[in-house]
Formats: sequence, structure tokens, C-alpha cells
Amino acid sequence: MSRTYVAALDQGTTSTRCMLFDRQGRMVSIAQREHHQHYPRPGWVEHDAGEIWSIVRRVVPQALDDAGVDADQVVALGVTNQRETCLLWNRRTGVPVGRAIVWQDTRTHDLLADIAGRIDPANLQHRTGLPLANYFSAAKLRWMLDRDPAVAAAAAAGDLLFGTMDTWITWNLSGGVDGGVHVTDVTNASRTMLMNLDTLDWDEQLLGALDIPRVVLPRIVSTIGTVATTVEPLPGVPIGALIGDQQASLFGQTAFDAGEAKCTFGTGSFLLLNTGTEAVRSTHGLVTTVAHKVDGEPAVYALEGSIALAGGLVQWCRDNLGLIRSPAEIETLARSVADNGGCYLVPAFSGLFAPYWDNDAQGLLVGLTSFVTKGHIARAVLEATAWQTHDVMDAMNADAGVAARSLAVDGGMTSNNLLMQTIADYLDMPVVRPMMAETVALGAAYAAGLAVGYWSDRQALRDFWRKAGEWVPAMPADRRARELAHWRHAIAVTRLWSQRPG
Ligand SMILES: Nc1ncnc2c1ncn2[C@@H]1O[C@H](COP(=O)(O)OP(=O)(O)O)[C@@H](O)[C@H]1O
Ligand SMILES: O=P(O)(O)OC[C@H](O)CO
Repeated sequence: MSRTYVAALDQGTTSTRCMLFDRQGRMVSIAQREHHQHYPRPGWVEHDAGEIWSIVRRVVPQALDDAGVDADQVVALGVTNQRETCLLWNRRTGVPVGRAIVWQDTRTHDLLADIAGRIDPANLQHRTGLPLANYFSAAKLRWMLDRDPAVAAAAAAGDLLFGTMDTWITWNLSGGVDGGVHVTDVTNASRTMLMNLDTLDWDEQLLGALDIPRVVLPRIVSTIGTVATTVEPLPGVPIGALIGDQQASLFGQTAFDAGEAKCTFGTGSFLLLNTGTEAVRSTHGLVTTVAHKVDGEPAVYALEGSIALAGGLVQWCRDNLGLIRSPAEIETLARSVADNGGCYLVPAFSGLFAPYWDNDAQGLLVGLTSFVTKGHIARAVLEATAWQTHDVMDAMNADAGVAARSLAVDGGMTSNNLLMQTIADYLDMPVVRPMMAETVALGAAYAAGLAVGYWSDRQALRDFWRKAGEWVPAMPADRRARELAHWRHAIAVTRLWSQRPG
């Protein structure tokens, strides 16, 4: 009998990758391609959903070809995705209405006050687990409908379909205009600001208040459970799981049980703590979200500290400032100096997310003197990620009522040893990285494999987890306290700048 595999499709903010995993949880192939980032105006970030679908059609067969695997050896496919990014498309032609609006986009800023007038933000937060912010999909959808009355009319008439990237890809994978399945899973739906956290269905009060026609919305399904069968580019494979990428990495780190956490450092950074079947409402600026749901079982929830900009700031140093030629160079540059030289950077490019939720904040670089070199700025760039992680961990500990003892990490930035050490120092706790750093795809594969019985239980998956690196805190407490005080002051100055005259 030929060997079988599970495929994972990871549609991220910067790229789309397809990976194959074997029964031991080992990655046997990977095919990856970047898509274009469109910045048509300040604060606007868009993706071309058609380009993303054409990339999916290339990377899936490529991953199989590279491993010499036939389609009938793939027992299941898991789809994972950048979350709040969303679009509308025509159900008869399959053509998107404009570009997808990306989670980092802030164009809906002025709409937020209007939404706050339609529904009390505290009520909104209780229902959805989310603070009123540009980040989530609801305001983006409202913006698309407001932009063009013809779009609003077509949506109300049922001619358009709405979706996050899991929905768009699944609809296309399962046949598109010829019977594509229009679904999203609970983890992605929990990022739209339209799903009720307790009923796990679209919230009628919110749809009414935001004037969203229910007919455009996908059906909400469980995370783990076959929802459709692929038609192309890989025919006849059960789609066993849909799962938001941060929830997928929680699953890939095998943080299945309440009390287990992880932090992923990619374009942004996302710290998630599994809270079990209880949807814990944060009182410290965190988001309540669905971690996963097995079909027929209660949902498992998580508390999340979302940081908008982490590795994306490193890319900005490369692309906009020309400070470095590759992300890895930021470490070399930062190591050229002993410390930050008094320089602090608050990367509030999309406002400040957790735990501050300041939609008006903009980025800030403070402490500049003639002494400061680009090495100090590189340090400040890395420290910004470390301090933001510190702040969300503080909030997490306060909400959970217990202090975490260590932090499991993954994502592209974890190859930066200086950053990992700085995080251990600032959080004053050990940081551990697993051998398999592609935890997002791994989590989607685990979820899809469990759905079709490829793996019989989760314990087998836990046994695959292997530690690859560990960083232990080595910073004197008085230095940490001094640096923290400076960082807090920089945050305060950022928030003061938010109140600048219009
Ligand atoms: N050595 C490094 N030091 C700092 N940042 C890095 C390093 N390597 C990669 N990155 C950052 O990590 C991000 C890519 O990680 P990845 O997990 O692939 O992100 P995403 O899933 O958001 O596309 C990029 O933003 C890049 O700038
Ligand atoms: O694609 P990533 O890894 O940048 O993740 C983006 C998040 O899902 C945004 O909420």
C-alpha cells in the first residue's frame, strides 16, 4: 500500500504555502509563493484575491510534485489563513468585487464612531469577544457596502458572497461557480465581529445594527470535520479542517488543553492562551476568540493578545528605510551595538492593538540624539516586539489570575536569537521553540488528519513535539525595570500624539 499524507494550505499575510505531512507529523514538502501587497493610500492595505487563488492553484500541485506524491495519496486537506482579511465576490462569475481589505487596514477609522452610535461597544464586546477596532472584518464589510450603492443592492439581492480567506479558498477548491461550498469555521467567524461567542452563529442584533444582509454571509461550521471535497487543483480530497492561522499554531504547538499557550511571531505577533470550554471575557485588553471546535463537541476558547506589527516592522526597515537587505540582517545590525542607546520605537502603524486598542495611534521613534546609529534603531525595532509581548503577557496573567511559567514560540521571527533572548529577558521567563517552526500549517494538518482518522488521538500528536531551542532570562532586575519604565513612557507619548489637533 502506498504511503499517505495530509496536506495543509497556509494562506498568510505575505505568502501562501502548501505543505505535506506524513503520519509522524514530519513535513515532507513545501511550496510557497508571495503575493503582492497593495497600499493605495496611507493606512490602506489590500490583497488581490484572484492572485491568491491562482497561487493556491500553483503551490498545491508543486508540493505534491516535489515529494513525488499522487493526489490519491493525500487523505485530507486543512486550510488555514490570515484571519480578518475579507472580500465580496460575485456568486455567478466568481469575480471579486475590488481587492480584499487586509486585517492591518485602517480605512474604516471614521466608520467606527458611526458603529459605536448603532451599538454600544460594551455590548458588542460582550457578544463577540472583540473591542470595536479597524482590525476585525465587520467594519471592512460595512465599508464595502457603503462605498457603492450598486454593491449594497447586489449584496442584499443575494448576488454577492462575503468571506474571509478560508471561505474564498474553500469555495474555489470545492467547485467555485459550479457548486462551491460557502462556509467559514468558528475560529474565523469569531474574528468578524459578527458572530455571537455563545451561540456560535451570526448575531441577529449585530447584523441589524450594522445593516449587514445575512444572505451574503457563509454558513459557520466546526473547525474539525469534513466540510467539502476538493474539485481543483487537487481533485477528490476531503477538506477536513478550516482554522484561523493563530488558532492553527496553538493547535500545532499541541496546546490542546486549558492553560496551554503559545506566541507566534510573523508579520504581527499573537499570544493565545487556551481557556477550555469557557469563553473568558478579558478585563485587561485581550480578545476572546474560539480556539477550535470538533464537530459535535463544545467549542474550545482562547484569550488572545494581538500585536499588529512585529516582523512587519523588520520588513518595513528593509523595504521603506533600506536599513537592511534581509530580515536576518536586523540581528547583525542590532548586535553591532551594546544596547538601544536610549532609543524606543512604538510601531503603532495600524493603531495600537492589545492591550491598548487605540485606533488613533501612529508610530513613534523617541530618544534620538547625535549618538544614535542605525544599530540602536535596529535594537529598538527588536525591543518593540519584545515589549509588546511583555505587555500582552502581563494582561494574560492578570486575566488568567496566574503567572505563566514559560512561553512556547514559533513563526518566522523566532530564527532571531537576539530577539528570543530579549523576550526571555523582558518577560523574565524561559522561551522555548519547537523543532517544527511551521506550526500554523502543522496545526491545520493535525486538525484535518484528526477529522478523517489519519491520527486516532491527540496524544500521538503531543509525542511529536520536540524542543529545538530554549532561552533563559539573564537580565538584572533593575535594568529590566528601568527599560520597562522607558517603554511605558514611550507608549504614553504615543497616546498623547493620538490626541493631536486634527
Ligand atoms: N531573522 C529575522 N529577524 C527578524 N525578523 C525576521 C527574521 N526572519 C524573518 N523575520 C520576519 O518574520 C516575518 C515572516 O514570518 P512568517 O511566520 O512567515 O510570517 P507571516 O505568516 O505573517 O507571513 C516577516 O515579517 C519577517 O520580517
Ligand atoms: O498571516 P499572519 O501570520 O501574518 O497572521 C495574521 C493574523 O491572522 C491576523 O489576525
